[in-house]
Amino acid sequence: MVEIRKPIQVAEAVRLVMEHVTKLGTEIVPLENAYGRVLAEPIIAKHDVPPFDRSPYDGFAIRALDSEGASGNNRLPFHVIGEIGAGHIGDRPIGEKEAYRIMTGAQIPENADAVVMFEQTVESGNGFTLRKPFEVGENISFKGEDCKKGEQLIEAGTLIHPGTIALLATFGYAYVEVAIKPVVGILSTGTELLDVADELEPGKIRNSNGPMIRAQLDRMGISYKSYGMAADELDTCAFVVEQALAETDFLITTGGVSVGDYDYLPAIYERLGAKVLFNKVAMRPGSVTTVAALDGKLLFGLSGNPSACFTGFELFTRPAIVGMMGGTNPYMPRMKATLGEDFKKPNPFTRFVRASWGFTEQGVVAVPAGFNKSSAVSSIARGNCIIVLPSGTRGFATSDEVDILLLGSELGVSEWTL
Ligand SMILES: Nc1nc2c(c(=O)[nH]1)N[C@H]1C(S)=C(S)[C@@H](COP(=O)(O)OP(=O)(O)OC[C@H]3O[C@@H](n4cnc5c(N)ncnc54)[C@H](O)[C@@H]3O)O[C@H]1N2
Ligand code: MOO
Ligand SMILES: [Mg+2]
Repeated sequence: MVEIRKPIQVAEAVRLVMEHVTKLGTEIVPLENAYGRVLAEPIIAKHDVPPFDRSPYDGFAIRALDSEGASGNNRLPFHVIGEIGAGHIGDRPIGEKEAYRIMTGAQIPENADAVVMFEQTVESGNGFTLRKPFEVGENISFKGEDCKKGEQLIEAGTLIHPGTIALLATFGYAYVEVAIKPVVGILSTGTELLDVADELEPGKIRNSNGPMIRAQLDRMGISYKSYGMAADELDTCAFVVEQALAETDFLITTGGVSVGDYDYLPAIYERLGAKVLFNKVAMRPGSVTTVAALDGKLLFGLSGNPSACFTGFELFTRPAIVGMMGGTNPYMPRMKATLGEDFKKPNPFTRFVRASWGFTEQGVVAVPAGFNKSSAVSSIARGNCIIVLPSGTRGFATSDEVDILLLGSELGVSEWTL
């Protein structure tokens, strides 16, 4: 008798997965290898930024008080005592009616408290004149105006992106403490599967899930070990799953998780003694998505159907991997959008529709990306987001407001809110 599975809600499935995530610890890496990693330490300002008062313009550093009373009819003269390029400092304090030529980024000389842009002066010989008064502090970038020494600027658990790299470099973090990245095992199961380079044969199809998941991991900067394809035979699959589990931190299989005669993943989990967290989620596609845990490792049994496999990865696998690294923003960012065309199918389960979003006169509009069955491969190639249609609804019409989840964003959000 076929097992009747009890579906759980998507939010509950996300919660269960995240509850079973095990962190792998931290390591120190050189800054040049830190892009895409998750910070394991907060970034603390080791000094003020800027570290000294500096000029934001190319011009002249003056004492504001010497410009008092300047006007078009009363141009005030200044004597230039030297030049300060960025990286240099003035030799002496400026005195009354004196000025330094100063370049953008150069330290403000002693006694100067304002900067005049070249364009605001008329130069002649060793000096220039001004036609307006300047205030104390005008055109000065103050020490510490960007970051104050000791301030915590970025929290541990944040993904390091190019801007984060700039901040780390600013404070001299030549080495950074980051989370250890998991090595993920990938196995595609299915007797029908051919390799990408193979010619089609009767009854067979090419393996698209394996390459797709490799690319989903590449997009996250995560390394993997590919175990290729295994035919739907219990012993063969069990052997590879066991080997992969021993060699990796996390296993993704595709196919073989439903109730078919040759769907062997449930039997393999049982044989291994893995705890099945769930084997049915109230969603389409991907209702058969199964996740099990064994000795602190997660086994993701993604559906064989390409759209279901893709969606299962984005909804559950990706957050789990980010969570293993202590990442605090593991979920896809969400937006409101207007539905760009009718979607008439009723939704007994929450439906995740691959779609493309864009900005139009109506604001953000999301249009389903075409053939949207669980078995579809064409729409996953076209979409840039997933429309979320709640369960219990009878289809949606053009102009309805919907939630969309953004694909491909390296920066996620901290909460699953659907
Ligand atoms: N009696 C029932 N049958 C099915 C149910 C059910 O609840 N009761 N669920 C259906 C749903 S929903 C889905 S989704 C599929 C899931 O099946 P599996 O995850 O067990 O996957 P397979 O049976 O191995 O394959 C399904 C489908 O996907 C193709 N496939 C598999 N691997 C790949 C790959 N690497 N690249 C491309 N395509 C692949 C495979 O050929 C099948 O067409 O079960 C339903 N059945
Ligand atoms: O598990 Mo399936 O809901 O059609 O993708
Ligand atoms: Mg099956």
